[in-house]
Amino acid sequence: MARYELVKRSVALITLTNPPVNSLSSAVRHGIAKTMDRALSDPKVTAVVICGENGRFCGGADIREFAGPMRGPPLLPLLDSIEAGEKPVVAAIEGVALGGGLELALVCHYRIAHSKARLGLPEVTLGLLPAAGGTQRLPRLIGIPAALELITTGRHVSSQEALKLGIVDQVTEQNVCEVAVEFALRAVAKPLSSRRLSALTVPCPPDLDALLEAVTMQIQKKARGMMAPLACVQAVRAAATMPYSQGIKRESELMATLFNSGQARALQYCFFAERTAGKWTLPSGAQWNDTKPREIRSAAVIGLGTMGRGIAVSLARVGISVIAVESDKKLMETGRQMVIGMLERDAKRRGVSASLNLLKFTLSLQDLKDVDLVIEAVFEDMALKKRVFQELSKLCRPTTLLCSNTSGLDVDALAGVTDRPQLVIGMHFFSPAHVMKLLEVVCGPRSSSETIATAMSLGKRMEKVSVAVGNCPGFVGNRMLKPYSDQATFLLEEGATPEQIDKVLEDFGFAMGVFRMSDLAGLDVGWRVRKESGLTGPDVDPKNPPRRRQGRKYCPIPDMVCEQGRFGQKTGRGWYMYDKPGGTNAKPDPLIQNLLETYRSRYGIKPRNITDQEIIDRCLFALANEGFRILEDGIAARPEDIDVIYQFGYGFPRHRGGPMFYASMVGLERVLERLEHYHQAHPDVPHLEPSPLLKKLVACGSPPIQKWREHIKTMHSHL
Ligand SMILES: CCCCCCCCCCCCC/C=C/C(=O)SCCNC(=O)CCNC(=O)[C@H](O)C(C)(C)COP(=O)(O)OP(=O)(O)OC[C@H]1O[C@@H](n2cnc3c(N)ncnc32)[C@H](O)[C@@H]1OP(=O)(O)O
Repeated sequence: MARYELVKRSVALITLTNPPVNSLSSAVRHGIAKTMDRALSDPKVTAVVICGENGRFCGGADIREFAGPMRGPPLLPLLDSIEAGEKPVVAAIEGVALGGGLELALVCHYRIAHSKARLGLPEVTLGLLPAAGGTQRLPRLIGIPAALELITTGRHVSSQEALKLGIVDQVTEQNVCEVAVEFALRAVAKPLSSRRLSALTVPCPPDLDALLEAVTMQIQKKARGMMAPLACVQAVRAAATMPYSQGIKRESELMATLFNSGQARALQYCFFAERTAGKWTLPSGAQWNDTKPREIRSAAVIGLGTMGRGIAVSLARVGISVIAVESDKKLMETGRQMVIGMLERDAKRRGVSASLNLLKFTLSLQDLKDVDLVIEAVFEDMALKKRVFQELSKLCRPTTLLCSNTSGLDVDALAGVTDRPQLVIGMHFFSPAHVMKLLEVVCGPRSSSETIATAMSLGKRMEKVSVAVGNCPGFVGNRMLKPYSDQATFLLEEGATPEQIDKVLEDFGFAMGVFRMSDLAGLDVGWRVRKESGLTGPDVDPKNPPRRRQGRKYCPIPDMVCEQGRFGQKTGRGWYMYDKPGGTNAKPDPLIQNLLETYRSRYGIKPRNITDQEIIDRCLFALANEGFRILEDGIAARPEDIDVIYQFGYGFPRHRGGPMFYASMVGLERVLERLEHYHQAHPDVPHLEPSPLLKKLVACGSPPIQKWREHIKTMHSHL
């Protein structure tokens, strides 16, 4: 796992060979130990160069090994011994030097990076800290403020920035190994003591306490509830205030606390879940790695509302030419200005030029006849969407892919009105579409594998995390949202307030509680859907009991809020009040309090004290319960896909893994027991009835989440 060669007769070239990222697995650590011994003991060798195979220096520790007992030579003493050696060691950094990979480079006496390399200590994103000396060596090399920023955020830096910061000694555009070998030969006679970072004193800023305090406060605000960034601050404090040997001890102690924490397990699960999510498989056997996507050079977006604008920006900024269509001149002009403004701001932020020449705006669908792909983003109305798809089917060339940005309507019904159902697919973006990372690729029963591959690959090109899901009302994300938000409104009836529920969910780690999120999204959207599905509005039989619909419990409070014209942030009033329409500063509104009190007294509901735990259990277990049903129904292929959707689309805290991982961490028995308890108390709420899959998993001894699939595989898949 580490190759040894003698080059230029006196330089030992050690190449890490563990594709794809040369992670520091036990075998690689073993290989490094063996080859370093050989280099240091061979009198012919005067210097050593360490590099990585296939253009990648090293992606860090092997994250998969963290799940089991640690075997092989421990990293920390291995790295210390490289630094202590009497022959100069040069790191030749190509591709990436991340985590343990950068820590390996930091114990080398010199570092040469290729101009395209990226360096960083991303352990914090895995719930850990750089515990192979990184928290102690980096501050000694680049100072406390810069090291603190890199270690607490996990940000990757370019080799140019690394050179400016002093992390690397030289950046080259040439073959980095050859440059490093020449460099090593020149370093042979030079003293090494000043190159051993552990022996340096830390350049300590005079206002250390104030700096650490400010960073801590920033973390508490941005990374609410996360342990690892705070532990990183403590480790860097140790570097500033203790000798190296004690600092290292502190680093190890902090790592030990993090290493076995639920947060680290959740974040490492997320790392792999995100990568697994792109790997779709159909019951036919077609899958991600054997289906070639079509190349998309041109696309059209129909509708320049909030979603359409974001989609147009997402396409144009990755070099796809876009024709944007509106039905009315005024709307088209507004859309044009917004899209151009968004693209310009985005380009400025990225330091590139805005690709405005790729945009064309039109009022005529006729202009779309030659595009490779169309994304429809008109109003969420099935009849309207069907008309658009019928028209597209007539106008576009027969090979054009037709995609809908519907957030929950039947993609197969849209396919059915076209002449090419195999080329129809859902591409469900999240608002704002140029910012949000999630894309649900909704596969209809007739979508071809090439169509799926193309939509997934287009998502990747637009830098989205794309997840293939099956076709059912609401797909995965919005289908699960219903039981979650229903529980929240039932809790309002029983005595809770919107601000109490939101606070509990935000303390849990959600970016926004359910009511603040609804205010942001617009309450009228759900109201219209409820009216269309006969749950509220003039069509409901007046003899219908007010708190029951379609044979189950129904809470009319959200309708009552909408009837008052309170549609959320955009109207300045919703579950909260805002300074003005479009305002974002949510304040509790006494009118909502009144509405709740009047409602409860009208229906004789005696408000009770509701604990934080009940709020968490009812909202989150109802959410996960629907997730189990989605798995049973074959709408999502695996629990990881659901968790990725919830993290990237709904602000589920990453350090909790996602609703399905959270359920597995709480314990499936407990989830089942609580759902049974709440379902008994509310038998008219079917979402609280434990799903058969949950019961089956508990009956099988609650296997780990990675094994759930084995218990679902016989069921029918919609993918
Ligand atoms: C009482 C208890 C005491 C406990 C004490 C414990 C002591 C332990 C001490 C150990 C100290 C170690 C300190 C060091 C820690 C670390 O180094 S943690 C790892 C830090 N590194 C990272 O976070 C980098 C992660 N990887 C990436 O960001 C990207 O993969 C990449 C390198 C930038 C490449 O990106 P890309 O080209 O897009 O490819 P991907 O699809 O992401 O990855 C390709 C496949 O490689 C797998 N992979 C990537 N990195 C790793 C890794 N570090 N370990 C294992 N596997 C990795 C990835 O999953 C992909 O796999 P497949 O999907 O199967 O193809």
